[in-house]
Amino acid sequence: MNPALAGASIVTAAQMRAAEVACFAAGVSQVALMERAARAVAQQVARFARSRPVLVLAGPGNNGGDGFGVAWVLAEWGYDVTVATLGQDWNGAAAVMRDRWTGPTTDLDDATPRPVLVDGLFGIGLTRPIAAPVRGRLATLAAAAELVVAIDVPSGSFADQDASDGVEADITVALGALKPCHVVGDTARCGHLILADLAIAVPGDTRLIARPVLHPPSRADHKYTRGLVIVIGGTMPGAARLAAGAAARGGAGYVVLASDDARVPFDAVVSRKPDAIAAMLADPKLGAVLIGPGLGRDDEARTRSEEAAASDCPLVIDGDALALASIDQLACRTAPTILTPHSGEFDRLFGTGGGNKLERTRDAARRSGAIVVHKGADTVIAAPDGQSIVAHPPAWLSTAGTGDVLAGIAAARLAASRDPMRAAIEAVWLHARAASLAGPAFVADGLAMHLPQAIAECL
Ligand SMILES: NC(=O)C1=CN([C@@H]2O[C@H](COP(=O)(O)OP(=O)(O)OC[C@H]3O[C@@H](n4cnc5c(N)ncnc54)[C@H](O)[C@@H]3O)[C@@H](O)[C@H]2O)[C@@H](O)CC1
Ligand SMILES: Nc1ncnc2c1ncn2[C@@H]1O[C@H](COP(=O)(O)OP(=O)(O)O)[C@@H](O)[C@H]1O
Ligand SMILES: [K+]
Repeated sequence: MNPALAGASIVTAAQMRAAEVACFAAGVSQVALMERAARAVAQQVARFARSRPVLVLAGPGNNGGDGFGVAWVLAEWGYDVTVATLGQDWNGAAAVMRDRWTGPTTDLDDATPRPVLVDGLFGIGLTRPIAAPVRGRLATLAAAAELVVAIDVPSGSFADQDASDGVEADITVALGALKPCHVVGDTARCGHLILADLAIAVPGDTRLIARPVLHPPSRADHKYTRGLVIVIGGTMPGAARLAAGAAARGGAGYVVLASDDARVPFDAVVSRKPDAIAAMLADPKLGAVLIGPGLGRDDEARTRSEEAAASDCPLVIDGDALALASIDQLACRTAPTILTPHSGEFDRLFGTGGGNKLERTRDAARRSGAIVVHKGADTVIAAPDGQSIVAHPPAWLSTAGTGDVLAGIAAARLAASRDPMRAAIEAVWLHARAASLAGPAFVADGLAMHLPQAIAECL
């Protein structure tokens, strides 16, 4: 994802339309706004087109109006431009843009490929899948072009859904704000994503992740104020060890690994027998507990998991402990809770119900009362109050054990701040940054070594 988009707002089509209406009410005309959009897209096309001939596809709605506007601006700048349409009439601002365009115009069926294709067929107003013949023409023209620039969304993508369809663009210029289809699902079809700021005020409760701000320890700090983390292990001790090491390198003041296996990742992590978990959970100095990595699902695992869930300790629940948890039990907790499911664990706990990944994760957070980190290439972090954050970690993380590392970092950050949303965001950012710093083909064991550098970048 384009790093310039850090912190950018993500809105639904309805929210975008409401924001546009408010903008009109404040005195901006629809034509002025469309011209703003068209100029912003034309600028991006000009950046990459290098004077090559351009074919603009202009659909029946305002996305098509933007298309005519882009054609008009590019022609003014000396570009060789042709427009292809579906042959409709246009209304409102789109009709104004259509009338401004006096250059060559053809039917989509008759259009011949050109090196640069600007896709203004459909935007956030797509209501049904594009008919097969139009879709076929779009795909042919896109495949024959050297550069495909989509206006707002790649035509065929439904703005409010996980991206799964639509033309494959090299560049997508999102207008005013990002939409769900830019950030969740198969987002690669957007190509390089650019946000055109149209000076429209949009809601800010859903955003792309941005680098967090962390604070160095103060003179008054000691190991317990920095955060005591207990990692409860089980049948696969290596996973808990990975998590404990990550908690230590993720900034915890003190890490205890409660496992039958006495091996620790390094000497600073303290090993304890897990027979006294109840006493450990009652320790008032405790900052956060992590349960799940390598826990197993036997009776002993169930007992440990229930003890942790029943405690009033800040808790990170990962892996096997998610399989042993229930939504009702989670909803009863009053202490901060972070859940870190991958998509399989998520579906098992919360079901595969409808909506995009943002909506499903927000719904899960609401039902469980927990912060939910729904992992994957499009990681969504959601809070019960509806706030949500999207991150796109490096795909090199798709290797065993990296989830244990993330859970360990989350526990360390939770112990430090006791604020589970903040902790989850910090953990996801630090994890992704450590992966970038680790370079290609790392193994999970080496990932946490890069956390101090990632933390240094947040100070
Ligand atoms: N509202 C505004 O003033 C602004 C809107 N902007 C542009 O406007 C777009 C949204 O415009 P619209 O709401 O007009 O929607 P679109 O232009 O995305 O498309 C809606 C039109 O396509 C038709 N349609 C929907 N699905 C179809 C299908 N499968 N096959 C054939 N026809 C189909 C609809 O009946 C409607 O006529 C945004 O994506 C953006 O590009 C920008 O110009 C900024 C300003
Ligand atoms: N293709 C991918 N792109 C980016 N991140 C990924 C991808 N696949 C997995 N990840 C990340 O790697 C981690 C894997 O966690 P998980 O599936 O729990 O694995 P494990 O249990 O083996 O540690 C998660 O943080 C997830 O977001
Ligand atoms: K489009």
